[in-house]
Amino acid sequence: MASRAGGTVSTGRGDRTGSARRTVGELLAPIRARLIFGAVLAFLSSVSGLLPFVAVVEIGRELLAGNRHDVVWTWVGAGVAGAAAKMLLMVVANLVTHYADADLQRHLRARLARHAAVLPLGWFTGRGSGEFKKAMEDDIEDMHHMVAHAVLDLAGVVGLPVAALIYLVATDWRMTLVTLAVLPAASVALASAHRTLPTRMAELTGAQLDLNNATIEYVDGIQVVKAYGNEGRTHRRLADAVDRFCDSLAAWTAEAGRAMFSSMLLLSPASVLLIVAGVGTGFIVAGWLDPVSLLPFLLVGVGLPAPFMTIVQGTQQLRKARLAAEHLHDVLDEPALPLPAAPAVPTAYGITFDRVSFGYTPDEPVLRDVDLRCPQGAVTAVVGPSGSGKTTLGRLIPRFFDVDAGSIFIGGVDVRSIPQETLLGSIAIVFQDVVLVRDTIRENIRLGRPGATDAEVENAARAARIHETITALPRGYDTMVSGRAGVLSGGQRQRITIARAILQDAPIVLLDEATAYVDPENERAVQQALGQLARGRTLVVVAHRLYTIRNADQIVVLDAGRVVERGTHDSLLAARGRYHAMWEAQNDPQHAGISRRKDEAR
Ligand SMILES: Nc1ncnc2c1ncn2[C@@H]1O[C@H](COP(=O)(O)OP(=O)(O)OP(=O)(O)O)[C@@H](O)[C@H]1O
Repeated sequence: MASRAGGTVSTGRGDRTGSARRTVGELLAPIRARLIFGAVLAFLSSVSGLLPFVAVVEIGRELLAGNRHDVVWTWVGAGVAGAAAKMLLMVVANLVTHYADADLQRHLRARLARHAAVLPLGWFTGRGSGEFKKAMEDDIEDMHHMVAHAVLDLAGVVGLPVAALIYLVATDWRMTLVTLAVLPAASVALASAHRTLPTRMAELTGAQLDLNNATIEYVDGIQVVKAYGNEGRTHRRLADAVDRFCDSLAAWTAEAGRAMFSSMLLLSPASVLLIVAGVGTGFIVAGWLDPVSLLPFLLVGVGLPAPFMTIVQGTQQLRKARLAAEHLHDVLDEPALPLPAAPAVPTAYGITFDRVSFGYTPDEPVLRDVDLRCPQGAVTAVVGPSGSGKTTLGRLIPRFFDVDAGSIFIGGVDVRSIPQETLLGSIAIVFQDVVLVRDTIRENIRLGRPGATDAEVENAARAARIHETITALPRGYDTMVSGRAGVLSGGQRQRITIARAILQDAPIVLLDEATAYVDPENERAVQQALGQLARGRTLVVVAHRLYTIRNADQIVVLDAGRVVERGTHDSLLAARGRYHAMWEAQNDPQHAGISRRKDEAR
């Protein structure tokens, strides 16, 4: 099922059964010609590799027959030329496929990156990050193994046996059959594995995807996970994903190993030598074969069945590449955010929700029939119990996801009609979850407005109450920061993102209020910084602590995805409804230890 525009985070596995597009071939299209050229070179290299063996046999034949020495030297020359051609052709084949592979990787990564740029941002908030990491790294790695190695291996092992077979049949067809006698037995061993290995491989791929997602989730929540040790849910999920991956890997390895061991034993030159030497001696004693004619079977024949294993291993690589290609197609087929048919740019910045309904999955609505007006320049706070849909409501304004029903307007223009760059440029988003990019503090702030001068960056930092903290660092604004960890505290990091938003100077600010930074000093600084940011802008705050939004122009109470109350702090308290109950709950004696102390600190 390919997900509807931005609404779900599906893996798209439902429609895997394969339109022609979803093949390895489609992905390989840009390098197909070079791949075929490389395979032909590998084939020729492998055929050339037979020449030295044939030369040894023929030299032996000539010498035993006491023929002219110049014929012997011709065979010596042919043998040396064959060995040199084998090496040269294989080197060129490797160069061709490795250059093609580098181009393919660049092409696929660029294609994925281009696609990521048009995907709904919300896709990355679910399984998307793990899916994307698997496509960008693991799948491309699997394609690399196929393009750079498996294709050459396969073309190589096909070339030598075919040429050797022709040579051996021409020498003695009965001994050729004897030489190949191990193949049916090895095929039986491999066929049984062939039936179960694809299932094991699919299990392994699924387990790897789960592990990717769990690892990203774990790294994202490392601070919480560390605080709660093994009790953390994220840690358990990672541990379960690791266990499942190890179990799948062990099952796959055991199954593949059993089949490989028995067939490799049967196909090994030692087993074939035993059979060829034994039966061949019998043939000579019976007078069916002259002794010199046994030489090709001892020299060339014993190595003939072994490449069969390379073919099996190569086809496994191809199977892996096919699964990787399917997954790459899943990601590339994720629907892009629809572009506006008739783009329009708003000139005013009030926000209106008109009968908006939305669910991450079709059968579980998260927001139902939401009507809401956030007047321009005013502060609208959205409150409600956990899971009531507050964050989701905020995400719909910058089109992390598109609504299922109804519309959202900015200045009277449907957000779906506003070009994505204009829309995102009009909204400064300050998330609870502060992620800084790996760069200096200065560049992290400058992201708000590329091209801003250093003075403008510092003014924004002053307004966000973080300038003094930055200048107190040994490297000041040039301090490197990254991800979610580093020299800055959570509240300080959030003030960096507020400085970024101030610099962006967007008319709308979307704020998912932080709950994590509870030390009074940081909290007061964050609130002051937010006060600066809100000035003169349309502010939508997703709030968890009611005392922070008492002065909002409008408070909207959500419950189970519906707006159940709206008004000012005083009018909602007077109404003695849901907001009143929440306020009382947050200010009851058990809560007072935290809330009142904060109010006093203010
Ligand atoms: N990316 C997602 N994919 C699927 N379901 C999601 C996603 N994000 C949130 N949900 C679900 O949507 C519902 C509303 O979540 P949302 O985060 O909007 O609530 P909230 O009121 O902000 O909660 P909280 O106060 O706990 O942050 C929840 O049931 C949540 O599990």
